[in-house]
Amino acid sequence: MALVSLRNVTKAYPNPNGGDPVLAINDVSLDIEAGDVYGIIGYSGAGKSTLVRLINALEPVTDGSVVVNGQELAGLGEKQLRPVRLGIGMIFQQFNLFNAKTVWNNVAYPLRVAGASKEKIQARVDELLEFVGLADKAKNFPEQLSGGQKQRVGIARALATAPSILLCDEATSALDPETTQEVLALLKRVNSEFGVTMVVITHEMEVIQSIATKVAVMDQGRIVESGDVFEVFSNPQNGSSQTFVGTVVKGVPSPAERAVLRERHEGRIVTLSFRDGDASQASVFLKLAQAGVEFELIYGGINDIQGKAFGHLTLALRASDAVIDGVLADIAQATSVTEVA
Ligand SMILES: Nc1ncnc2c1ncn2[C@@H]1O[C@H](COP(=O)(O)OP(=O)(O)OP(=O)(O)O)[C@@H](O)[C@H]1O
Repeated sequence: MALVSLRNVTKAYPNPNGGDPVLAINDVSLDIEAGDVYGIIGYSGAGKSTLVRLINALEPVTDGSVVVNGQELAGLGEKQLRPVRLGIGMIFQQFNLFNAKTVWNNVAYPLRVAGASKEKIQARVDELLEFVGLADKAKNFPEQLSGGQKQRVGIARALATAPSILLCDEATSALDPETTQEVLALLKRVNSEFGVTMVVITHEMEVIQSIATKVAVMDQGRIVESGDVFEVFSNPQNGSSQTFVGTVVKGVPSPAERAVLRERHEGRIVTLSFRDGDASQASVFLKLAQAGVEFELIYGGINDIQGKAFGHLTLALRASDAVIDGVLADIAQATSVTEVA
């Protein structure tokens, strides 16, 4: 059974301008399995943060069902929700640390609230600060830390009560690219070493590319596409997904780029799309060479997602039309071929 399961969930807010309610979440169904790193991507206003607030029971659904750790959240009172929330950690874009508390006391805070013993708190906080690499900063205050260090404290604090789920809401959006990679590497370890299931809300496709195993693309309160990250990245079906994927994958040249390529290169211009398991690049290049086609790679690249390769390579081909037609027909048996200019 899924660790988090949403069925036909709707969340409506009163419209501040009057009129119809705002449907922040519109008929969303989603299953997050134990061990997943589930990315939720979408533009500002798509409903990502609202989805998180429904999963950690900060707000009730308007309609539908949210089941977390086998428990239906709809209809639970504050007292019954408390243990559910203890099983869910959360980290935020702005870290949300207590500035008047030391790093050590920030991490200890949830354990104190949960009524843990002094010994248990001591052992757990020390262990977590070691895990996030900040044992030497235990007595510092948040303002004495860099953004990346603050987020590592946030991660240690979120893990204090040993939650089975960690919700990450734009957790790296305030960090520079290098620090982002460090924090993402730490989150990967949280998943692999502690077995924590993660829900990663972001508008940055790079984050999904680095750590997610599955992804859902949200647009106007709906999930418009979801699945295995490799599948969605290598063959996005929805327009919104295609735009997101296009920010990290140099794929098929746009009409404007094609015009530039046309001007710069002689011959017929084709885009070959490769996905793990399709024909290898080597076999395609060999076929072109054996047919006597002169070819030049002029656009594109190969990407690696979860150890699987895919990409789009645009080539300029020079030979007689009959020769090119023959070899393209052969190549098209095993991989997708599009003549673009
Ligand atoms: N409390 C509220 N009252 C009214 N409308 C709300 C409320 N919270 C969110 N909304 C609306 O719901 C929609 C989804 O908002 P949400 O914050 O979930 O989007 P998001 O994808 O997280 O955006 P961002 O990336 O900017 O945080 C927006 O149209 C927003 O204006």
